Formats: sequence, structure tokens, C-alpha cells
Amino acid sequence: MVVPSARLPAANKLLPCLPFPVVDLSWRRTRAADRLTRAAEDLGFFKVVNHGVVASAAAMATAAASFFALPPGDKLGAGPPSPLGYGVRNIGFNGDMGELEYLLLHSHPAHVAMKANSIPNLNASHFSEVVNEYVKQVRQLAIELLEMLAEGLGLQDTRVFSRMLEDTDNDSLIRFNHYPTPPCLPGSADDDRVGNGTGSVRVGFGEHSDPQLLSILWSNDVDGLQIRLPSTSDEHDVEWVPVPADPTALYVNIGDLLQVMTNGRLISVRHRALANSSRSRMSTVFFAAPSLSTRISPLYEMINKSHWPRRYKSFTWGEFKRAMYT
Ligand SMILES: O=C(O)CCC(=O)C(=O)O
Ligand SMILES: [Fe+2]
Repeated sequence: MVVPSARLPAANKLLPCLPFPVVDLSWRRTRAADRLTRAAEDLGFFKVVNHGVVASAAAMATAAASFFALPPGDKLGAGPPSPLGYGVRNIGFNGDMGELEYLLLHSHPAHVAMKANSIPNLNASHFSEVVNEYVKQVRQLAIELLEMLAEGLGLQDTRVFSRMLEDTDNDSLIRFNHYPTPPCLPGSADDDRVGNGTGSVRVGFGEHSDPQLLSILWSNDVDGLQIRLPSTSDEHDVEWVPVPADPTALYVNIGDLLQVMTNGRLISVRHRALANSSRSRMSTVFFAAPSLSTRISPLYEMINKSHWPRRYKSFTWGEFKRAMYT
């Protein structure tokens, strides 16, 4: 869900960088599963190191940069976003606008190839090859993380989340974001700024939570991502924490669907990205999602009549998506 950036209160507090929960995948499995589950419960967000996707992420980043470096007319070959495709400034839901351009693709290899072929002057076969390889590896990582979350939560069926991603009809997406430096994209508004006491910064991607199961984010070495601390529900007392960029790591957001399935135990973290005025930021997000017909409900084991009464109704992923886009 996106909150239009125009509505961002100017007085949001910006906290210094916190030591983020880091999960090292070379740790013993139970330790890693425990650490990431605690982080998902407390913050809905954690950093993953030693994830094994470094080379593939570097190749994907080069391919994404070559797409964004194309002349605007060529990039428009993949637009307008419907919501898939190439978009400029218009983020997609609620009329939210930001200082970014993006390419949002279904993660199925045939869709990636089809979109790549619609972009003039892109080396489409190379682009599809490296993006598809990255998606394959990051999807496998998402499966692993979903199983570790189920283990950390003590669920009996430890494949209850990951199975949804193994479904051949899974609706996972890959999104490439580019936040350029000024002069900004056509149509930039000067009032799209948030104060942090040190001057003004441009909103790249306004406050939102990701609606899927979980998201895995890679970025270049330019900061911009911020997460909102879950402790504050009062809109006047919102606390944002900047996330230092680290291209060797991956960042994981819990999404709305995992929050529902765990009956609110895992937090779908609200986050935003600011555009840096001196260097351009690039990020790539893999959104792990089930098939459109998958029914999402709080798991029986996550409901406890006296301590954790059921908080959510059930719905299909397709219904949730339709409600979001209309
Ligand atoms: O670029 C970023 O750091 C955030 C991107 C994001 O939140 C998204 O694409 O959903
Ligand atoms: Fe996001």
C-alpha cells in the first residue's frame, strides 16, 4: 500500500542509523532461522549476508543500468506500466508520484524475454539471460528464507510459505528502480520533499508496505532506503531509520501476505526511498508472491483465542491485488 508522498508529514523524525539485524547465511541453520524470525517479528526487516547471489546480482545490475541508460524513447517501448512495464514518476497505485523511473516485470522467464524484446536498442537476449538467472537465484533464496521463517515460528509444516513460491503459477515480480540525480525527470514537483532538519530531500518512492509475501532488495552503494519503526502509530510521531546501502548484501522486507498468514506476528514493514541529490540510486526488488488463486488466511497455529485472536479475514491473492490497483 502506498501513501501519496504529498501527504508525508514534514516533521517526521529521522533517527540515526541503527544496528540492523543481520543474518549470516553461513551460520548454523537454527541460529540463522531464529535471528531472522526475531527480526521479522520486531521490525519486519533484516539484512542478509553470505547469500551466494553476489555475481549474479552484479551482472543483473549492469544489465539494469544499460536499460536505464537508453534514450527515453527506447525505454518507452516497455511502457506504459499497466501496472507491469516501464514507468516514469507514476508509481502505480493511489496516484503516488516519485522521483524515479522503473521497470516492473513478471518474474516468469517468458515475460522477461517478451518485454526485453519490445525495447529498441537493448541487447534483449543478454538482458533476459542475466535477469532470469538472477530471478532463479533470488527466488531460491526466498524459498530458503520462507522455510527458515516457518522453522523460527515453530510451525509444523515448514514448507507452508515456500510451497507457494514453488507453484509454477506463482505471481512473483521483479522491479528495477532508478532514482536519478537532478536535473530531475520530466514533471518533477518541487514540493515533493520531506524535511529532516538538514535541508530537503526528494521523495523517490513514498511510504508503502509491499503487498506480497516478502521482498528481497538489492541496491547499488547509494543510500536512500528508510524504514519506519513499527512502534509508532501516531502519524505525528513517525520515526524513520535510514538503511545504509550495501551492494554485497540483500535486504528483506516482510510483506502484507506474511503478516496476514502469521496473524500479525510478522510485521509488514513500511518503508520509503529518498532520492539522493548527488548520486543516482539503483535498486532491484524481487517480490515473492503466490498464484492469483491462492487463498490467504491466518494459519491455525498462529491463532490463540485468548492471546492472539484471529485478526484477518481470508481472501485470494488475486482479490487482494485487484483491491490494491482499483
Ligand atoms: O529503492 C528502494 O530502496 C525501495 C524500493 C521499494 O520499496 C519497492 O520497489 O517496493
Ligand atoms: Fe517497497
